[in-house]
Amino acid sequence: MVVDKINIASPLCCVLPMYDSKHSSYATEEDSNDLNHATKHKRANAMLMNSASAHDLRCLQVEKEKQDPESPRGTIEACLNRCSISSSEDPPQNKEAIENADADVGCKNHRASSNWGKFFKLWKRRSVKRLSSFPPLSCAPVISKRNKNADPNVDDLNLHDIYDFQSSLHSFSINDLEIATDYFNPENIIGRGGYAEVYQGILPEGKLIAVKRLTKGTPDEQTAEFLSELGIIAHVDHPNTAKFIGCCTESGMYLVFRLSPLGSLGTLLHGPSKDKLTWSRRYKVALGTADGLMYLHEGCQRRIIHRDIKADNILLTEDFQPQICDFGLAKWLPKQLTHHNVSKFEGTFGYFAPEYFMHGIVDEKTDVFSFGVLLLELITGHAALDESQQSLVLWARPLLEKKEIKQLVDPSLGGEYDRDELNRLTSTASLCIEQSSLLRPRMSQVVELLSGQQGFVVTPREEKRKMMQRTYSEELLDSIEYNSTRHLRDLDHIREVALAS
Ligand SMILES: Nc1ncnc2c1ncn2[C@@H]1O[C@H](COP(=O)(O)OP(=O)(O)OP(=O)(O)O)[C@@H](O)[C@H]1O
Repeated sequence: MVVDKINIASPLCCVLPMYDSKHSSYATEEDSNDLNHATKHKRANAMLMNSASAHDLRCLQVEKEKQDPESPRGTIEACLNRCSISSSEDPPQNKEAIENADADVGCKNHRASSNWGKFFKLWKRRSVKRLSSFPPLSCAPVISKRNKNADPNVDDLNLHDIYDFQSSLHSFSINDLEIATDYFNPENIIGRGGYAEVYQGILPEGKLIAVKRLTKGTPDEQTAEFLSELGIIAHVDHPNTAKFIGCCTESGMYLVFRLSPLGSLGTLLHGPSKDKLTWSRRYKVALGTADGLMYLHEGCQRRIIHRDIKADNILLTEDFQPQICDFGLAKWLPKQLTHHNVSKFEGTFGYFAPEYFMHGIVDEKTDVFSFGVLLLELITGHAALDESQQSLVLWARPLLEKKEIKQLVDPSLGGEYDRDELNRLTSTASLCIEQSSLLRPRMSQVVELLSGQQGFVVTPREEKRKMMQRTYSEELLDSIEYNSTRHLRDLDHIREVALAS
């Protein structure tokens, strides 16, 4: 479909220099690998001043990414190429070209690759399926009487693709989504973020969905945000990541996910249904989230840094299986890059690692810090920042150091917890929130620590240091040992920025 292609292709080339689009920071992103560490931050600032050269660099980077079939941009480009080839009349001599374009997608994640292919094909032949009926599910969203007139006999080929979420992505029409959500009835809103409203809905065959409708910003910004998240989630496939079903670009930008019936961990932990979060469920959430994050960091084709790990971005299935969602800020780091630099702070206060705030450094260890804050939330039941903007990390750290664990535990648990599991969670949390990223474990080590397989918690600091592989942020911070005064000053600074923004 020509309109779709224009919508997608143009921001790819002009509006969105990188798939990391929630940020306007791309013009200052520091991707050069051979730069001296000490000059990197200065260089980023200099690039800010010189937008022309930054733009040139980004253009070069964009071109490079387009050639790289494993990058989100490369994948989209390949699919778009394939679409333009196949949208012509597909004469026999073009068949080979189509096959080559298929191969060019080159994503080693087979499912993702075929999903993209299917997605773009479906996008071109938009489904106009109307819903036929709504099963009387107790948890079903509000459905308008307008749906009564839906024709049960109307069908088209594309409907079959909806039936199997596991193996296909679907291009929804706006009509599909309107009917599923009762015309975006406000009663069906189940979540609001900084960028989107999320509606619950139901598909004709009874599948419950969550429709993320991008609401913030200009159409170009929404397209950029949409492509950013799409470029990552379409490649992600793990039991502990949100299940992406498809999307819609008609009358706005929409991402469609399988509904997580319990909503987010944040809503549960800091809402009236907190009692549902028994200790064993909290422990399960900690383990599952660690697994999901390990997969993003170490199990994907490239390292994915989520950049916004927090309780509100952990969805829960009916059996309390956690699923990491909201990949709008996520960064897909090429292998050769030790880290990524940003100059605009995005994410959530209370979860920022010090090196991110101080130097704009993004790598796996910044996610590990946020995960440590999440563990503290699970243990204590406190929010990362309370109403008076007090930091959970600052409150909990002295108690962790003095091993006053009982004082940390959420009183609403009524003393019902497993001592060993609690010890594992607290000792892992204190490692994850180390000021120096060097002392934080990698997610694979976190998984071992949480499940009681690794014993390095008890080894001396120097030993731990040797056991962990260094990243750029580790090297930098190794030379800047934060003391508590410095840390407090940082936090004051963070607060100032937060209040000013
Ligand atoms: N699949 C889902 N099932 C159930 N609830 C969901 C689902 N996806 C999102 N939500 C709810 O909607 C909220 C907002 O979603 P999301 O974090 O994706 O939006 P956002 O605008 O990108 O948020 P942020 O401001 O954190 O960037 C979540 O915290 C959650 O409560």
